Amino acid sequence: MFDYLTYNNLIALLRLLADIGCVWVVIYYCIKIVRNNSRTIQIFKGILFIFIIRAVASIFGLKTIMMIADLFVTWGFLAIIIIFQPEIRSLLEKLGKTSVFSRISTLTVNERERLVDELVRACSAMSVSKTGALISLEQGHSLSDYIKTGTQMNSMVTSELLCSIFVPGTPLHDGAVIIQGVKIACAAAYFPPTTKDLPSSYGARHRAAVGISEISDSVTIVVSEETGNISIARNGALMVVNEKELREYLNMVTTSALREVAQTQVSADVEQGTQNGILSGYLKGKKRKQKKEGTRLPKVKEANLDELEKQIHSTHEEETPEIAEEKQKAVRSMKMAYNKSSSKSLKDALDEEKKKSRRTTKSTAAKAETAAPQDKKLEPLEVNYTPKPRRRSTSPKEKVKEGNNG
Ligand SMILES: Nc1ncnc2c1ncn2[C@@H]1O[C@H](COP(=O)(O)OP(=O)(O)OP(=O)(O)O)[C@@H](O)[C@H]1O
Repeated sequence: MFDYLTYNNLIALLRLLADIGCVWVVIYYCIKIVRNNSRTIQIFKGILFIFIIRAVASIFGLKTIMMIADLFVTWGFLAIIIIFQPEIRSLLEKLGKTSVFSRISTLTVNERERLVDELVRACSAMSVSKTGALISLEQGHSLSDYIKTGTQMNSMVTSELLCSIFVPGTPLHDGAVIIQGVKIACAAAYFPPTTKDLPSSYGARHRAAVGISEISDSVTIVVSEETGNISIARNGALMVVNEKELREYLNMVTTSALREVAQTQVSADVEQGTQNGILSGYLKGKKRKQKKEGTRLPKVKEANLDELEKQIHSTHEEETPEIAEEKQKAVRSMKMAYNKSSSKSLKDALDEEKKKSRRTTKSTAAKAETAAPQDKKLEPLEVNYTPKPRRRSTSPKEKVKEGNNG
């Protein structure tokens, strides 16, 4: 049997596997493109129909039908390239623009926090004043082509600057702001609008946001001039968020360790949006995908668990054996709780996770403090402790009696 395991055979086997892998990736992405776009689903059905007719005609020997079907199949390849031209273009653009180190991933924790804070403050203010805004955060894919379409700025992101850019009537308010790292790279940029069917309430600004999110991995925030709603566009999906959700989402996106959580959360949030009728075709696909990707949840949760575990371990610097034991207990119970929640939706799991982390961190700190006899701060509490007096009668008669006895 081992005679077959020659060097040449091994190389041939590896080549075969690489070949199969590449074909699998191509087919996977083709199916993904078809599934994510209602227009392509119709075209795909049409192609399938022609193949079925061709097969039926060949079974029954219908030569003319076969000839016509053959013509369709022969020229079909060219037709597919023409019909799918926007999808093919966006795929190639995505491939070409991917860079290994995005500017946002090189920011320090303070810079990220400041960036999120300024963005949230600006969006909330513009939401209240119903000032229309379109802000895109560059991630791995370069947005330099779109920066060229606007007015270049290279200024630090501040909420005041963002708010003043979008004041109606000012020269830069028309178009999009692009943020690279902590800098506003440009204002008044033009984004290619999506060709997707969006609800009629969404106009050009939202179309542009979805458009840029389809051809890049950027995170785009839209503030609606009409409703004051804040939405996030990512991976071709649009979701309405409130101030808190925006902050949480941006925190997740800008923290590289949690980036995967954020991406999966789009699916969870998008799934929620199904009920609101936003991009329903796309959402169905995402929902199915999320079900299939159930196996990814523990990985996502583990990413968060590590963070939370670190938080718990950092609550007390001077660590006695008792404190260490309490911390271990808290981490263990937190992990058990997460494992239990694996059957729930990701959004629920994340919510529960956050609540748990707050509780466990607090209780660890509290328990750790009581478990530390050498901690001088705790002494007065124990000395001054007196049992709670029993509830006394408050009737006037009794009070007089008590007064006489006293
Ligand atoms: N392709 C684009 N790229 C960048 N900005 C755009 C693009 N198209 C429109 N905009 C911006 O959107 C504004 C028009 O928004 P419009 O009212 O049509 O959109 P909307 O989605 O209904 O948003 P709103 O809810 O704020 O009214 C334009 O003045 C311009 O600033």
